[in-house]
Amino acid sequence: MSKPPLILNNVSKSFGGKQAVKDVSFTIRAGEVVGFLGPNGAGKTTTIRMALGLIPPDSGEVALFGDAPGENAFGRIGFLPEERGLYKKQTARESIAHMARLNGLPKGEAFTLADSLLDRYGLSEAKRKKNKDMSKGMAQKVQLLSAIAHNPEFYILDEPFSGLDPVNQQVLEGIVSEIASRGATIIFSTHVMEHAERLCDRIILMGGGRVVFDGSTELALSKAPRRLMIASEDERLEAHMQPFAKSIEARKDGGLMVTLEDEAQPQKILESCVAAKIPLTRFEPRSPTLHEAFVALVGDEVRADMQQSADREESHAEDNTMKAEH
Ligand SMILES: Nc1ncnc2c1ncn2[C@@H]1O[C@H](COP(=O)(O)OP(=O)(O)OP(=O)(O)O)[C@@H](O)[C@H]1O
Repeated sequence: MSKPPLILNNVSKSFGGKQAVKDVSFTIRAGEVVGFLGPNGAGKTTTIRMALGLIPPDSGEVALFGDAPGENAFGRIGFLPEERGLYKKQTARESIAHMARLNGLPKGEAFTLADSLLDRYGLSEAKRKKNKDMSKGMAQKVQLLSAIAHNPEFYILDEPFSGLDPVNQQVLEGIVSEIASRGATIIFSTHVMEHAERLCDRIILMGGGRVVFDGSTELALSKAPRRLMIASEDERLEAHMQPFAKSIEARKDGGLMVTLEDEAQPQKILESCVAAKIPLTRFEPRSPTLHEAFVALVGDEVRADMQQSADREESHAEDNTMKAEH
């Protein structure tokens, strides 16, 4: 059996005493489409750079197609870096052909390939346009096509959708899902949950340098708090909801947004309101979103980190007190 495209094993990295990536482990298997999510500064780009061997980890191991990252794997990988950059004076077709030639294609074939990719993705008019004269969206598409021109097996895309308007985001999503439908392996980082929801089999969520979730979208959704929007003119409603609620937020429109206790069932709440003769004007169980799931998961991680540093400071303070007493 062939080796998985990527294995990270307990990988960590610090910059000037600040730990950017803490003990990260995951395996990307062939054919998977993985969303690599997390807020700003969570450690996604640093992890991607270590995966590609662009920076070495302080500890832990990386295996790209079974080997330490190196030139052997490069023809098999299509990489879109977070920093965008095309040679300003090159045209779109020259940029794509240039990358295809670096990956071993003869000149004539590289230009034919560049033209066909630009035609296929609606960029025919950009063929002879210099990169410096292109819109941001157009340049980003050209850069993605440069990264994928050599038809690699494994795509590592760092924030492919960032900075694009919704129309161009959709075009780029189309390109990614087309690559996925060919059976390629893809990992892409993003802040935007909707892209991941539409494209991914699996989600890896980073928070504070650690993996805080790794699993299917459905599993992630099950981590989100369940909410119920409920309203009544009867003032007893809020007190009546207390036993079912983790928290209750009074809304400007007079309704209550109730975050439900884990075992609370909307059907039972409805029955209990009827039994208590509280007439309801609204009763809307809310489907959890990935965004809510991730706020909850990342929030837990941030809270755990804060607690750990508070504990460290406390034990430090205790040590100092003990030293002072002796
Ligand atoms: N070369 C570097 N020197 C110093 N600190 C760095 C360097 N690269 C990253 N960091 C720090 O490491 C942490 C993780 O950054 P990283 O770019 O990996 O996060 P990210 O999840 O990709 O964030 P974003 O979504 O904003 O790109 C941040 O605190 C960042 O400031």
